[in-house]
Amino acid sequence: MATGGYDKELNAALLAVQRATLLTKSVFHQNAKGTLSKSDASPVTIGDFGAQALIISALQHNFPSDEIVAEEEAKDLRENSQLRDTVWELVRDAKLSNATAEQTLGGAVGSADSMLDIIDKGDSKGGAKGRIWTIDPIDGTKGFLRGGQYAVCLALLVDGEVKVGVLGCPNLPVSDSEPLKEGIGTDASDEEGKFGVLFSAVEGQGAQSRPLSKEGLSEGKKIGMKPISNISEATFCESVEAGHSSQGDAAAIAQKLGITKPSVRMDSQAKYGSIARGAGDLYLRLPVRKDYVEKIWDHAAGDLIVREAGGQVTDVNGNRLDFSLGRTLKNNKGVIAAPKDVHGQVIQAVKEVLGAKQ
Ligand SMILES: Nc1ncnc2c1ncn2[C@@H]1O[C@H](COP(=O)(O)OS(=O)(=O)O)[C@@H](OP(=O)(O)O)[C@H]1O
Ligand SMILES: [Mg+2]
Ligand SMILES: [Mg+2]
Ligand SMILES: [Mg+2]
Repeated sequence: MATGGYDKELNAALLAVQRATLLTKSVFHQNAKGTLSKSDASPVTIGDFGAQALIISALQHNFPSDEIVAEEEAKDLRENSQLRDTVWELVRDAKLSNATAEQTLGGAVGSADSMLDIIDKGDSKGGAKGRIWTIDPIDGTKGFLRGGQYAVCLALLVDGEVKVGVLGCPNLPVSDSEPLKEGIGTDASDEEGKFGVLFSAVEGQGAQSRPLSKEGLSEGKKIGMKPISNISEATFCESVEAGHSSQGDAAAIAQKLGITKPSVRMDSQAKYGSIARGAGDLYLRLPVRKDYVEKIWDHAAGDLIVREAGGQVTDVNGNRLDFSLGRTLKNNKGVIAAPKDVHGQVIQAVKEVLGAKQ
């Protein structure tokens, strides 16, 4: 691993995401996933709560004075003791089999009540100053429920800039060279060595992938975006949910760029990981609802991983994502991620298509 800054942060973040990702996989194989509907009608499961508890516990052990912005809160568990106990059983039993790795994470969470307090430690307002971790315990909860792609996401912001990013993608292929295709990994197969990958990046140190493991950390390999000589040959990915990204606009942009291959639709930040490893080329997330504000935990890790793999990530106006404004990306609309040398060309097409609609 390259020396420089953030070695301890990267190691703890990789192990924490690995342990949490394995917890979510065990929930997937249970019939009862404790699915609740949140106030915005989006789902949350015992897997989301459990993964958030495990990651925050590891962060508090290693970096007790850092702040945390996480997606979930413990309110629903405080109001439903049966649900709380189900999450607690999962969290209590989640362990990596490598003792040194478990020690790095500070071992097990102490009790059901301390677990609730730990989950609620993710309530920082975020901002432009200091060290702030951001967590999406399951990104793409709908994908998780249907056995498709999802990601366990963790990033460290220092003074509003992403310094470390980790994504756990249990249903993506281990191999970086497997081309992106519709339905990849959707059988949620447990076949040893075939599926399950951790992506990571540290600012200035490049991006890596490594197989997800039940032990300590597997060895990482450098990843990079695929060079594209002709943009018309690009493969692009976008959200599964039509309400999250305008697929009509994406099709019009693709047509402008001469792209004929159909898009690959997948849930979660697995899209960022997939293009960073060269399995696909572009990620287009085009705003559908004018009032929707993106959340920092949905993009921080993926933004750094793609940029460290040789890509550029901006909003639809070509502005870098601004993580310094609190829990949301209130100054940005949509996301366009592409290899650096074609990003300008993609933005040009985006502006022409979206501009024509105003
Ligand atoms: N209206 C709207 N527009 C844009 N984004 C929204 C919207 N509503 C929700 N969300 C967030 O989308 C997160 C999942 O993004 P995906 O790209 O994976 O979408 S999809 O799952 O493919 O549909 C999802 O993250 P999770 O809640 O972690 O699953 C949401 O935070
Ligand atoms: Mg959610
Ligand atoms: Mg999310
Ligand atoms: Mg989530």
